[in-house]
Formats: sequence, structure tokens, C-alpha cells
Amino acid sequence: MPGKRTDVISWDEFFMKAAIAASLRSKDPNTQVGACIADTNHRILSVGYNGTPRGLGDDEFPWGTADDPLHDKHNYVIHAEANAILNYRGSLKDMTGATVYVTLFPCHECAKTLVQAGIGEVVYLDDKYDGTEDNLISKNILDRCGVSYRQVELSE
Ligand SMILES: Nc1ccn([C@H]2C[C@H](O)[C@@H](COP(=O)(O)O)O2)c(=O)n1
Ligand SMILES: [Zn+2]
Repeated sequence: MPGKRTDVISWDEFFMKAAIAASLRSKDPNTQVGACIADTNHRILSVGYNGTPRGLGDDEFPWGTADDPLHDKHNYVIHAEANAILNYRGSLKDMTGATVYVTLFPCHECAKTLVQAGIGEVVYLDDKYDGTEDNLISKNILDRCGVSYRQVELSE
């Protein structure tokens, strides 16, 4: 009788790959972000990616940045983490102790939202805005609110 397979992917890898898959739906030409929220029983609660609000078609949306705030994508896009929380259709009142897997370290607005949703841990892939003011505020919020965070590397 053959033995069981042992070279299965880890839970970290599984959920991060789900987040990466979600990011592939993003129409943002510069930064595509995906998020996957998993509970402590290794069940996926929700996924999301950075995109436009319903009613603002992401195909027609001008995905640029501009000095004029009216024409800057940052003021319109819903972030991947926020979409993952908003997309949740389960019956939990909050996501206490759940982990969010996100392909980019959360911004400070998402950090606040994740805290308030009860997320206990952030696992991230990239931290390309490390050291920026927004990134420092985000880490300050997570630290002060007792949300842990760690970076993962994928083997391939
Ligand atoms: N944790 C994050 C950070 C950023 N986003 C989104 C917001 C924008 O669509 C894009 C960032 O664009 P960039 O300033 O790099 O041109 O990523 C997110 O969803 N989650
Ligand atoms: Zn954000």
C-alpha cells in the first residue's frame, strides 16, 4: 500500500496562493493586491482584491495617479483587505482570531479596519512601502492593537 503524500503545501502557502490568485483579478496597472481571510480551523472566510466600487466599472476607470485628487485612483479604489471583509457572507459577528493573508502589507486605513473586524494576525508577502509614513502608522496601529504580523516567502 502506498504511503501518504508528504510534500503537500503548507497552510501559509495555500492561503497566500489564494490571495495571489485574487490579486490577478485586479485591473490596477501598477499594484495588484489580493487578500484571503482564514479562520483558526483553516477555512477560508473571504477573499478580495483592489478594485473599484460597484457602479464604477473597472474597465473604464482611469487607473492613473494625478495631482488633482479628483483624478487620482487612490481616492476611488477599495483595497483588497477591505474588499475581503466586505465580501464576507458568513454569520460570524466578527472575525476574532482570524488571519488575513495579503500580498502587500496593509495601509493604515486597512490596518484600522482589520483591527475592528477582529483580525488577529496579518501574514504578508511584500512590504514595498516599508518605512513610508503610511506604513509606519499602519505598524503602529497593529502593534498597539495587539495584531501580530509576519512575512512569508513562497518556495516558487
Ligand atoms: N495593502 C494595500 C495597499 C494598496 N492597495 C491598493 C490600492 C491601489 O489600488 C494600489 C496601490 O497603488 P500604487 O500606489 O502602488 O500605485 O494597491 C491595496 O489594495 N492594499
Ligand atoms: Zn489599505
